[in-house]
Amino acid sequence: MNAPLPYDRDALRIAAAEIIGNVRELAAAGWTPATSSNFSRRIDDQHAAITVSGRDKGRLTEDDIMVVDLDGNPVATDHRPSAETLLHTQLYKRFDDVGCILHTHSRNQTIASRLYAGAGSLRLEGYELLKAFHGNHTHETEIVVPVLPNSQDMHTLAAQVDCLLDRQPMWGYLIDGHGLYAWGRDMAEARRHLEAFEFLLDCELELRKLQR
Ligand SMILES: CSCCC(=O)C(=O)COP(=O)(O)O
Ligand SMILES: [Zn+2]
Repeated sequence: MNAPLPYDRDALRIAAAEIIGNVRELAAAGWTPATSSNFSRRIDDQHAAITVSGRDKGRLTEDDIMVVDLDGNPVATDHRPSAETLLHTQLYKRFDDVGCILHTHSRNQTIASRLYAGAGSLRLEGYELLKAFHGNHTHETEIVVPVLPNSQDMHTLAAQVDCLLDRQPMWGYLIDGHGLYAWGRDMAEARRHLEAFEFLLDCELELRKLQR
């Protein structure tokens, strides 16, 4: 007989369905080119469902979603989790109320990360859409989006993210030449934050062009 799973199988099924449906739409928008991007959903206080590394994110099936513990170790599977798993699990470990993390590689996210890498951050202010971020109730506010140097060493990146989180509350960050991480308390909130970042980055890039 198989050993009992340390997580609830139905919780995994529900999380996988949510990831598959939402990511299909993000991929159709062109935000996950060439197998890039990764996605996860907390399933309990010790486990998250996450995309298997290297899969085509526009055609995900249940076999492309696996379980990791909050140290990023695969649980009851031979699959290899996303190469960037540590950037997901560090948030689940640190914040009990983070329930979903979405990482995409859209053109706007990638171009903005290149343009603002030198400054180390990008300031978004005066936009009505800032109210899309949890806790914001007015356009008369600002959000600073940090831009981290890219690295293939996830421990290095995770340590930099931890330093930022010690200093400021945030719902996302850019990685230079790479893409955007955004998160929320559930899928709907993470997706709202991701779409708000994408829209606001698009506005900032367009304004730069018009002001040249
Ligand atoms: C071909 S994209 C390079 C890796 C990456 O940045 C990414 O988001 C996807 O990696 P994963 O291991 O999660 O498939
Ligand atoms: Zn990536």
